[in-house]
Amino acid sequence: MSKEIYENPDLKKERQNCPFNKEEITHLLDGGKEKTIERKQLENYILSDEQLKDAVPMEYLSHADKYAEELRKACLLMHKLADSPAGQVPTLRALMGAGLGSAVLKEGNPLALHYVMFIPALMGQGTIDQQAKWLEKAYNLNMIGTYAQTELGHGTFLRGLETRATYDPKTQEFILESPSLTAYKWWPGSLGKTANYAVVMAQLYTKGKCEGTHPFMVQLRDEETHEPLPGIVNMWLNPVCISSYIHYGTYVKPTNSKLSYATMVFVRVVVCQDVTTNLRKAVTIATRYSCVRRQSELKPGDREPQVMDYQAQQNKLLPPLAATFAFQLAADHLWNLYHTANNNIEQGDLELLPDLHGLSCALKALCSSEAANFVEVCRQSCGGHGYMSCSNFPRIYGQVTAAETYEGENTVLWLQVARYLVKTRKEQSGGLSVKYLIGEEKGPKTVDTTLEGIVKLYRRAAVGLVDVAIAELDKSGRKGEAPHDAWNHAAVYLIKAAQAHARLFVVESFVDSLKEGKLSAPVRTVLSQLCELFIIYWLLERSGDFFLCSNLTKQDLLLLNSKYVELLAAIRPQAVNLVDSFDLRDEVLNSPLGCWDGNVYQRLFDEAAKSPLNQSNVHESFHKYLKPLLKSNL
Ligand SMILES: CCCCCCCC/C=C\CCCCCCCCC/C=C/C(=O)SCCNC(=O)CCNC(=O)[C@H](O)C(C)(C)COP(=O)(O)OP(=O)(O)OC[C@H]1O[C@@H](n2cnc3c(N)ncnc32)[C@H](O)[C@@H]1OP(=O)(O)O
Ligand SMILES: Cc1cc2nc3c(=O)[nH]c(=O)nc-3n(C[C@H](O)[C@H](O)[C@H](O)COP(=O)(O)OP(=O)(O)OC[C@H]3O[C@@H](n4cnc5c(N)ncnc54)[C@H](O)[C@@H]3O)c2cc1C
Repeated sequence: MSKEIYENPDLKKERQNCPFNKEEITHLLDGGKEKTIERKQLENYILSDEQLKDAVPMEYLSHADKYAEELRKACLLMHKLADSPAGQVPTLRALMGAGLGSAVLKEGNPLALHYVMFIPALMGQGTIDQQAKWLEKAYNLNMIGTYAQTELGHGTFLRGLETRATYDPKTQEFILESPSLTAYKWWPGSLGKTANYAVVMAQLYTKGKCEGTHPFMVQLRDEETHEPLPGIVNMWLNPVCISSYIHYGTYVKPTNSKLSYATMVFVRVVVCQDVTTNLRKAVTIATRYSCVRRQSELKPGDREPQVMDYQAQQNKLLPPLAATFAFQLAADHLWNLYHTANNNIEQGDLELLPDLHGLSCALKALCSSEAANFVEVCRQSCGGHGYMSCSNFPRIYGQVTAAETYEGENTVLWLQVARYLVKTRKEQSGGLSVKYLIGEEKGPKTVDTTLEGIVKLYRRAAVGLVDVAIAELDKSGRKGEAPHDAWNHAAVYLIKAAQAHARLFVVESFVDSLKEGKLSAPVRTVLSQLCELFIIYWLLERSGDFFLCSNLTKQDLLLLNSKYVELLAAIRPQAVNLVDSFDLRDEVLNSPLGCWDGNVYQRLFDEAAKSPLNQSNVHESFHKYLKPLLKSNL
């Protein structure tokens, strides 16, 4: 007789009479039905492999054992990729997109940098000959690379990097050196124990002149023994300059000095997708748990309610639920822009590079910071059980907060966006993602609280805040301040303007996608509710920006607040159906709180039982330390 599959009765009830086709949303998020089929095949292919499962929870292993265990699985994963019926690269791309990597490699992926930065650096900056020499070797894993840019003393200010690459015309070689302690490469993933090659960013010196930072291919370790090559600690010999700026000893300037920063742009684009995948996991865990958890008393004398029935809980979880759709659609738009810009750059057309840089900085900073805040709210919404390591919130939070710093610390990226916006506004030049700065809303500044009316408010805020920042810069200039001082003293306004620009892009992506998308009526209804909820939520959170730049009144805000709480109530019944549409398997969620069947308490109990401390009633330390203390009559 088939074993009855347990399903928590509350979750079961949540899933009854779903008014929309969940698979339609799954296909939308995957990029089509075929992509969903591909993803599910990949998940089965990988998650069914017993050797990729952890014998014991990773949190109970030593640092060295964690590294060894993750490396074992990563290497096994590579064999599976190589043997994958879909082919290595498509499978790898699918793996990166589905958040599967962290489902298997929970403590970090020793080979991630090889794929996410080392290979993209070769592809984006290597010459044809260099790609012919190294790309196949890299894809075949006959070499493991990393991307070594950040130093102990510098991570943000690339022009301040100290590692030097001096070209010797006699030997036609580059001598790489770390001239000081602060020049030591620090932070690069895999550099410590895994990689045997690195793309190293160094200041290129030739004929006594510094030509700025350039990428160099450096072998770090012997390919057989894995021993560091002689002098590798602070003097690196025989690197090869990636890209082709030295012709017969003469430096040839690249068409754009920032092309060497292209790898960072690529990763910023990837990070937007990655933090969105992590946010989807957190929202799924918190939503399902909030429908299983019953606590306190809503109506005196009634049964304890599902905590999701508290408006306060809906206010915590439904905006991040809406954000997962908003960020996914924006990340898709950015990915398309990246491909267009990259194809043009390969043809020598750099026109879209500033737009791509501006937008990738804006979305990486916005999606990572918002996702980090939302993941923390999801954790808090699960009370004490959300604090447990096995909830998976600590790991998810660690992954999204890292993204606020790596690949460009967010504040620094916001200022990059502001630099681009001020320049564009002043030049009134066309610019892909600042189209609205040119086509700003004319006509009366009256507010209408329809969806279109709210988008117009976002547009006014984005344009208005750039103008406020420019007015601050001009005011400082009139006081005789030097441009760099004026810029520094306007930083608060500049960052607000950059953030308003990023929010407008996300809002317009969401609204436009619903207009263009071929959606069934029920799916369009629920996604439109999420869209309206999200853009009102952000407006209410940042109402100061809108007051500054439009005729928004207190009455308008009260009306928007009422609309917001109405939308919370309207979406509440579909919360579980919406997270079910993400189609995240339990192994990917990796959390007893978020499991599909809602059997939370038994799974929490089973997880606790795995602790080494729970393998005996009295731990040996009692006899060593506690018992003597108890006897000591202090
Ligand atoms: C088992 C195996 C399975 C494998 C599967 C893989 C598993 C992985 C799964 C999923 C994917 C995981 C998700 C992603 C993980 C990523 C891990 C990443 C790890 C982290 C790596 C790093 O952190 S690398 C180091 C990053 N460092 C930075 O970003 C440094 C930030 N600083 C800067 O960028 C610059 O210093 C800064 C731009 C801030 C200032 O530079 P500066 O030279 O001073 O420029 P400035 O004077 O301000 O402007 C001059 C001019 O240049 C333009 N510009 C600047 N930067 C760029 C650029 N990047 N592109 C284009 N243009 C640029 C700027 O706009 C100015 O233009 P003008 O205004 O003068 O016209
Ligand atoms: C998990 C993780 C993985 C990483 N992996 C890699 C890797 O694989 N390869 C690699 O090369 N690097 C890597 N890094 C390093 C990362 O790229 C840097 O930490 C990042 O670029 C920030 O630089 P920083 O550490 O120098 O911070 P700093 O820039 O020193 O930041 C300190 C403070 O100074 C502020 N600040 C700095 N400049 C300005 C400015 N111009 N205006 C206003 N405020 C400013 C910042 O906003 C911040 O508040 C990784 C980092 C992390 C956390």
